[in-house]
Amino acid sequence: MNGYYPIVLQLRGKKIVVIGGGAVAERKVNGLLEAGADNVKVVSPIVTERIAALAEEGKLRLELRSYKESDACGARLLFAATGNEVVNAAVAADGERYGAFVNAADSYEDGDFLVPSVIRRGDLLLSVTATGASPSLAAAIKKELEAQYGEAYGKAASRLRRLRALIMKSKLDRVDKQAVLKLAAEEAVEAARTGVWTEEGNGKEESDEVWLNGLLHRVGLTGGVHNERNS
Ligand SMILES: C[C@@]1(CC(=O)O)c2cc3[nH]c(cc4nc(cc5[nH]c(cc(n2)[C@H]1CCC(=O)O)[C@@](C)(CC(=O)O)[C@@H]5CCC(=O)O)C(CC(=O)O)=C4CCC(=O)O)c(CCC(=O)O)c3CC(=O)O
Ligand SMILES: NC(=O)C1=CN([C@@H]2O[C@H](COP(=O)(O)OP(=O)(O)OC[C@H]3O[C@@H](n4cnc5c(N)ncnc54)[C@H](O)[C@@H]3O)[C@@H](O)[C@H]2O)C=CC1
Repeated sequence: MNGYYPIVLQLRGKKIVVIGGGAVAERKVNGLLEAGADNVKVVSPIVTERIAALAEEGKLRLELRSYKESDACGARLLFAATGNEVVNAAVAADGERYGAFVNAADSYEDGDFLVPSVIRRGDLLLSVTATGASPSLAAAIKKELEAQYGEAYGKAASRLRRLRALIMKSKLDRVDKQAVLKLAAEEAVEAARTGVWTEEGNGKEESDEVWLNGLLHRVGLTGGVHNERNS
């Protein structure tokens, strides 16, 4: 066991500080903003054009100067991504003292967390990591997954979210809800895999209510969800 444990963090409202402004810091910043992080600060005397542009657009706060200890204070996530290993080690040590989770971009051993390769398909989030053994392996596997899991899977996730809300507020008992939800997910995966929910595969897509009624029949619950509720 190497100690790594995957979790999915909610970043909205959380203070995130990135130290360094080069290509690596930029990749971390892009990933943070894609996730919806809304309290990101970058500290670095020199930054890439993209980081400068994001600051202009108000997507992050930028301080064009060298790191100082107080930057670590209050950060929930702290990224040590400078090109200077002494500075990165100081950032990591300060972060630990202030209770931040630290990402050490120049070491697969020093930090509290590492950043995986990520694919987003709507609400579906796939991530791959080789836990520091090989970032390039993570990126290569991500490419395979990108080809396998296209946009239709994002559609599957959003349809399932709506359907699940309908099922959750129905009067079905827990066991029946689970049976319907499980079948719905299987059908959604099949639809995404065969492409019937893409633009080209049009026509097969019923309303959520019609899909739900079909599912109830297919799991052997006839009468539909409204009858259940009224019974
Ligand atoms: C431990 C970790 C810490 C962290 O940064 O979180 C870390 C550490 C280091 N990376 C290094 C090198 C490279 N990293 C990349 C790319 C990525 N690196 C990412 C994550 C991680 N990198 C974490 C482990 C994740 C895992 O293993 O699964 C990705 C997945 C996510 C992201 O950064 O957003 C992103 C791909 C995103 C994508 O394409 O999807 C490339 C390729 C490229 O740049 O194209 C290279 C060059 C080729 C190579 O080395 O393989 C070096 C040596 C630096 C030096 O030479 O000095 C270190 C330091 C060390 O290993 O000690
Ligand atoms: N984790 C990863 O995915 C990868 C990590 N690396 C590591 O990340 C480091 C950074 O790589 P790049 O972004 O390509 O380097 P870079 O040289 O393009 O950028 C370094 C940045 O650090 C900033 N900086 C330097 N001293 C600073 C200080 N005292 N305070 C704040 N900012 C400071 C500079 O202004 C610059 O913006 C490399 O040294 C390498 O070890 C490299 C490749 C991939």
